[in-house]
Amino acid sequence: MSQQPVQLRVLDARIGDEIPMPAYATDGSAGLDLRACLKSPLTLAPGESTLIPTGLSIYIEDASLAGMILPRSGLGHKHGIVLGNLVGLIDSDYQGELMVSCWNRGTSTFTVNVGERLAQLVLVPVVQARFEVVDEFQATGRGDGGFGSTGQH
Ligand SMILES: O=c1ccn([C@H]2C[C@H](O)[C@@H](COP(=O)(O)OP(=O)(O)OP(=O)(O)O)O2)c(=O)[nH]1
Ligand SMILES: [Mg+2]
Repeated sequence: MSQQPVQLRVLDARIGDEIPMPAYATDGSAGLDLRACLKSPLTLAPGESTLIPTGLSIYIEDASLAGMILPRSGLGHKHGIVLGNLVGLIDSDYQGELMVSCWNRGTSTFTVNVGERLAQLVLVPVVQARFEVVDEFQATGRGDGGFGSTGQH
């Protein structure tokens, strides 16, 4: 298991106490659960979305890495609680508080409790592109076919 050191700042004194620090749930976990660092429970009506603080900031620093905030499958599937931005991308130079956009796409009101695990953070490799402007590409079998073009006669 390879591990990457990442600086983390605790922005709320309850983190590490009544609200646990993010931790990998198992040896093979890809994501760390992010918790709602709320003062009190918050209700989300169907269709409503809100930005929820985590009480943490991280500084990834290494531009060959990024953080991705992804929904938790149980919350998303069973309760319709997903991300208002669908996926959150954390830049390696971002130093602000990690925020989770929480969207109730379900049909019933959902209560977000203090410390509830809302989403998960995954560290992913990134390669930045250096564009080389050309007039034409070398031909490929696919060419400009897309959007269901394969398997059509
Ligand atoms: O779910 C998210 C998504 C983003 N961010 C933070 C980290 C990220 O580095 C920064 C900017 O995100 P993004 O580039 O996706 O948003 P933008 O709308 O393009 O804002 P900006 O103009 O600040 O780049 O906001 C979060 O805390 N949570
Ligand atoms: Mg941006």
